[in-house]
Amino acid sequence: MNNYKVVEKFISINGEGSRAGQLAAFIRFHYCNLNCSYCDTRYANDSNSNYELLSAQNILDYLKANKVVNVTLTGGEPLLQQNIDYLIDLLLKNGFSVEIETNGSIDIKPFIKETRPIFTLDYKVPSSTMENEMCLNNYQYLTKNDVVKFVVSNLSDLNKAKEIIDTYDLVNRTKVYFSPVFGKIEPRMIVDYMVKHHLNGINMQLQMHKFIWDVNQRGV
Ligand SMILES: C[S@@+](CC[C@H](N)C(=O)[O-])C[C@H]1O[C@@H](n2cnc3c(N)ncnc32)[C@H](O)[C@@H]1O
Ligand SMILES: Nc1nc2[nH]cc(C(=O)O)c2c(=O)[nH]1
Ligand code: SF4
Ligand SMILES: [Mg+2]
Repeated sequence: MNNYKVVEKFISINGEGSRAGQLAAFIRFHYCNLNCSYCDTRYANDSNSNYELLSAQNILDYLKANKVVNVTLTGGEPLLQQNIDYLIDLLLKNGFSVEIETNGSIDIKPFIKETRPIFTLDYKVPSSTMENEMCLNNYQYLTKNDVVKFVVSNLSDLNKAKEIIDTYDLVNRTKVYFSPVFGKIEPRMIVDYMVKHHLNGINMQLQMHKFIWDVNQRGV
């Protein structure tokens, strides 16, 4: 089995998604196929960025040594790692609660089995400049344990998010989150939008780790 390209691994509280506030281990993988205008982890994406090569067993040992239950696989784009399915299955088999942070451009069908991780799947709105890359087939596989997340910068992004939520009936299928691109939009503007459009069942979320630590701090 191959090694995985790991840019950083750390234990913290999850600052995002349905497990926000809970202790979790983060494994951040190298490389991404997208280049979002707002990406806060460019240091993981560049072809010349530093990473270590870890086997699935190395990662498992790290998680066991740290006595965590929640594991978030992120990046970069975690689903692009060769044989990521092997690692996911190994972690699930060992009792870990696995969350995948994925960018919405990768077909998740191969990962949908009886025992599977939860997905936090972005829909990249217009200001990301990556909207054309979205794999819209993915929504059929989501359940109420998964999340579709819209990271928004402005009113046009919010309008597009609403259109996608309505078209794919996302609130009834899965959890839906709005999150501001950090520093780019007043969070209250998102709340005002939710009030104005009666957006019941949607969660507004701020990236908690950026309030606890410096916004540019890595490994937290
Ligand atoms: C860094 S990405 C890594 C996983 C995957 N590539 C993706 O985009 O979902 C993790 C999450 O951080 C979000 N994110 C990245 N930069 C951000 C920023 N400046 N403000 C708010 N959220 C951001 C992404 O939209 C994504 O939901
Ligand atoms: N504390 C903390 N929570 C997170 N949730 C998702 C993260 C990510 O970068 O994918 C992240 C992160 O980088 N730090
Ligand atoms: S998909 Fe994720 S990691 Fe890739 S550029 Fe966008 S936010 Fe960054
Ligand atoms: Mg994501």
